[in-house]
Amino acid sequence: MGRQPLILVADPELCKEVGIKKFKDIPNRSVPSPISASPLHQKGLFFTRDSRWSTMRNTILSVYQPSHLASLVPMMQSFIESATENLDTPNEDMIFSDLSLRLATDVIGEAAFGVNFGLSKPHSVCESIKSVNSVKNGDDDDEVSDFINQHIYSTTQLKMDLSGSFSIILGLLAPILQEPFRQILKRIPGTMDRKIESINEKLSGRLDEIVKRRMKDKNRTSKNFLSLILNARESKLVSENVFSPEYISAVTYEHLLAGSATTAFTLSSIVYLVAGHLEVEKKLLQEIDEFGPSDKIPTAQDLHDSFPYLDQVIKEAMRFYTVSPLVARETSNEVEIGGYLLPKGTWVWLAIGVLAKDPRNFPDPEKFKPERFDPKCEEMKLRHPYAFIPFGIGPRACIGQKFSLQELKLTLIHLYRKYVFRHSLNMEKPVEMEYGMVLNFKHGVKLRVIRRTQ
Ligand code: HEM
Repeated sequence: MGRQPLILVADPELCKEVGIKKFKDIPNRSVPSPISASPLHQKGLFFTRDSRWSTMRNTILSVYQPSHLASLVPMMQSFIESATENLDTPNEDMIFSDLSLRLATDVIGEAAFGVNFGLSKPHSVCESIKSVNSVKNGDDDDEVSDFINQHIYSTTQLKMDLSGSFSIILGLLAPILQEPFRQILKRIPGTMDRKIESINEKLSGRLDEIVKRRMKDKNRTSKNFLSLILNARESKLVSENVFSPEYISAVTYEHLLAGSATTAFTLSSIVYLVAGHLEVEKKLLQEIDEFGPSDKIPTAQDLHDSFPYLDQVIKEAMRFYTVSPLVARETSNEVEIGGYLLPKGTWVWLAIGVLAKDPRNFPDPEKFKPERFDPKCEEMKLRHPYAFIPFGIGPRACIGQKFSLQELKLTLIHLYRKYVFRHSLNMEKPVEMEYGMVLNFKHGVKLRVIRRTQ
């Protein structure tokens, strides 16, 4: 990659070696050029390195106890209910991917900051769509949607291809020149570097304000991630240097970033795939209906135990469209992997999207078949245990896995109790994807919604 040595790993046994067995020699992520230009993104858990990372991760893990997750069910459910009221407008398409992004942003906004962004309110649907879309037009709405717009803009600019800023491209070719050039370019009006700098400055300013206000708030509860971290810091469970205000802003913002686009894409892809596979839909509806009357809200335990087919559907959709197809790591020492000696500083990327389509572990990989994840089936028994790792692997795997699965299951159960979905004739076939930092539907997911008769 430019002058940077890069190894791609697409074998489950070697992924295990990189992610688990040799973790002490490969504990950090490679930092792509777009990120090295953004301190806000660098100070989150994702890109923090070595001992600072392990201290931060341990503190964050302590606030991710199952009891805390279970206590988030009512909050998640209430956003889901308001986002999915009256979806069935006759003869009209709905852009399901917009609904998913609004919902996932609201849920993570409340869980991370304790702030209700108000995107899922049924009566403000039009405004919300406007705010989600207006990033492209640069519209200025009220304070909240302005914040969301900047967040989405900042995220979409972090592209890994060559359509980003000049300094990002330069970073790939001549890393040493990137920072001096960025310093110059960010002062020149009209450059992408200037735009990114100004958005990131505004976002950091906003976040710092929220954190400062919350630090002063003596009556803060422990219901959201930001308050939990501040409480841990004050009770001296964690050193104040590790969680200085700017690191707290970065970690909280990172939750919004990591938790919105990934969960939203996964939700859209599940509903899209089920709409195209009526035999899967039939089995899924049966399992959901058998759980009980539609006002019986599943507990975290129910979600874990009572929906085995839903589990299989979610896994198969995540295999079919792997939202985060590359996991980026970097060697800290010289290390041997699969018989090759990799020098210190080599980038090692786990191609988990390639693993997920390997016919040796997933026969007929282009077929959407949730039953291949039935624990009793032969295919599952023969499969390598690390062939399916959509949330990554080892000590650095995704910290939000249980959170997003809880949200996905609650949403799908609620949706399928009320509606079924069909592809709109306006949806392109085959579907087109684009890849920025994560996978996305290029033209959105357009569906027709049909209310179920009870
Ligand atoms: C369907 C949803 C999601 C998917 C598929 C996903 C996927 C991933 C993957 C592949 C990684 C890299 C893991 C590795 O290096 O082995 C990761 C890391 C991470 N994810 Fe997620 N993620 C999802 C949702 C979330 C949510 C909801 C949050 C926050 C609440 C979150 C927070 C993070 C963080 C903080 C890291 C960095 C962990 C570290 O470096 O220690 N993710 N995620």
